[in-house]
Amino acid sequence: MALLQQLKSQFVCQMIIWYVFLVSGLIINLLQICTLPLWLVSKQLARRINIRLGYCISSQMVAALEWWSGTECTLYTDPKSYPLYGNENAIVVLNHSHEIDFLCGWTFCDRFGVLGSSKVLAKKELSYVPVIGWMWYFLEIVFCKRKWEEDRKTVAQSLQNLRDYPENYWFLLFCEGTRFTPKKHQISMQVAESKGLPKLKYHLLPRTKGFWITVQNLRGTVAAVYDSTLNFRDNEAPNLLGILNGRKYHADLYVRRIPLELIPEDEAECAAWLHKLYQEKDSFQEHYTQTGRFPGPIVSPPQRPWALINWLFWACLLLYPLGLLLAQLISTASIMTILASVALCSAVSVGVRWMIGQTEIDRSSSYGNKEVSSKQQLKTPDLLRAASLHRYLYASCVNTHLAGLVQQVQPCFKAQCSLNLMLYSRSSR
Ligand SMILES: CC/C=C\C/C=C\C/C=C\C/C=C\C/C=C\C/C=C\CCC(=O)SCCNC(=O)CCNC(=O)[C@H](O)C(C)(C)COP(=O)(O)OP(=O)(O)OC[C@H]1O[C@@H](n2cnc3c(N)ncnc32)[C@H](O)[C@@H]1OP(=O)(O)O
Ligand SMILES: CCCCCCCC/C=C\CCCCCCCC(=O)OC[C@@H](O)COP(=O)(O)O
Repeated sequence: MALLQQLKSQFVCQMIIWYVFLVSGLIINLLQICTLPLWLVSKQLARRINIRLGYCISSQMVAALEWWSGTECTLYTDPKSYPLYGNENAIVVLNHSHEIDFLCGWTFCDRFGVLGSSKVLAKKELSYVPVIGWMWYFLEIVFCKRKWEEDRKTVAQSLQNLRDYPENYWFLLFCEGTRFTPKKHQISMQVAESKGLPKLKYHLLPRTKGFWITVQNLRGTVAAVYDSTLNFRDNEAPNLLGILNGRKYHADLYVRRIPLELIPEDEAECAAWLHKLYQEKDSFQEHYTQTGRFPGPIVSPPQRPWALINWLFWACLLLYPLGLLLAQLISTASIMTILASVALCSAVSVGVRWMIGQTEIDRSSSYGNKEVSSKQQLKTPDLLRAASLHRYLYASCVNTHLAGLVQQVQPCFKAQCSLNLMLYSRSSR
């Protein structure tokens, strides 16, 4: 066992995994380009082909997690909801604190048969990542710049395109918008305080616009929101390099199925609903910290062999030509070919390091890192600020179960907020 573990961390094993992933990925990206003319003839057929091509790439990472590192993924959920998973379209809301959270998400997608078709609201920067980012373009992944003024149109349009998607999919939303760091947490809690919202211990304050626009544009085609909370046992801090080194982690995922009809249509009410959801998620994390488990029964889906079979197929296909190439290089070794090979390998390893960097929290973006000064808050036009204040006062009321009452007095409450705020803004200029 220890020998096998040692073998997994050997450089040559890592090289083989990377070689298979990169070369097969680029071949699949090329095949995806070849499907472009088909989009004009039969869009649905092109989509179905791309789902399968996409599976060939993403399932390799699932294979690394499940079969190489042996990571255990446990699902806590209501057994009544379980049969619906994979058999309907859903919006998945997931916390964003771990470097491999997306990969655990992919594992569950694979187990429920929606890995090739799964979607995410992803930051635009990820579309430039070779293999994965390029694959996403063909899978109609929704990209955002995290600048609402630019995103509101493009994101809505991309979501509308998914309305006639031919296979079941899960649409993943990291509503926190960025990965958890202590600094981002501190700043987002300042924002929460300024908006009169309760503080969260384990989450950043969720950004509500992406959730609202997703629910609004997918209503009628998506059946439910899967509120998902992920954690790792024994304070493990898993990362991609650990997985590639064959290190085993223990992921626990708690999923609640919430029918889409229960989510308010109005933007302010929807935002308040999401804030309340994150307060509940925070309490589940607290429960996990105290007891080492999530509430409810464990109903884990079985592991499937397809990810491993796919990897073995590509390995067989690509390792033989690599062997031939190496043999030829050694037998006809000239100084030029050796130098060229070393230069190529160095360039590839820099690229690989950059790709791994995309998953590392230490290299996380500065989004959510900047203090929001009170001056900046006052720059917002009066009416916008008034609407925003109203929204969050409303959110607090929903959280204290006063929603019904507020709804009745809403018009008068809104006007009062606007007036108060205008007076406040003018007096502070
Ligand atoms: C059964 C099993 C179930 C489940 C299995 C689990 C999962 C599997 C499912 C699917 C898998 C599929 C794919 C996964 C594969 C890979 C995924 C990998 C990665 C991609 C992830 C990302 O890229 S995350 C980053 C991009 N995504 C998002 O940002 C989404 C959330 N963001 C939003 O919704 C934003 O609103 C926005 C992006 C739409 C717009 O952002 P913008 O910043 O422009 O506007 P905001 O309105 O958000 O911000 C302004 C308001 O925010 C206030 N503010 C200011 N500072 C802060 C702060 N620090 N924190 C919080 N709020 C802040 C500010 O005051 C403004 O307030 P207003 O009152 O004006 O609203
Ligand atoms: C056989 C397996 C081979 C394994 C090789 C795998 C190589 C994969 C390399 C790169 C994968 C790129 C996919 C990256 C997905 C990263 C998800 C992520 O977490 O994005 C962060 C984003 O939410 C928020 O960003 P910030 O926190 O604001 O910054």
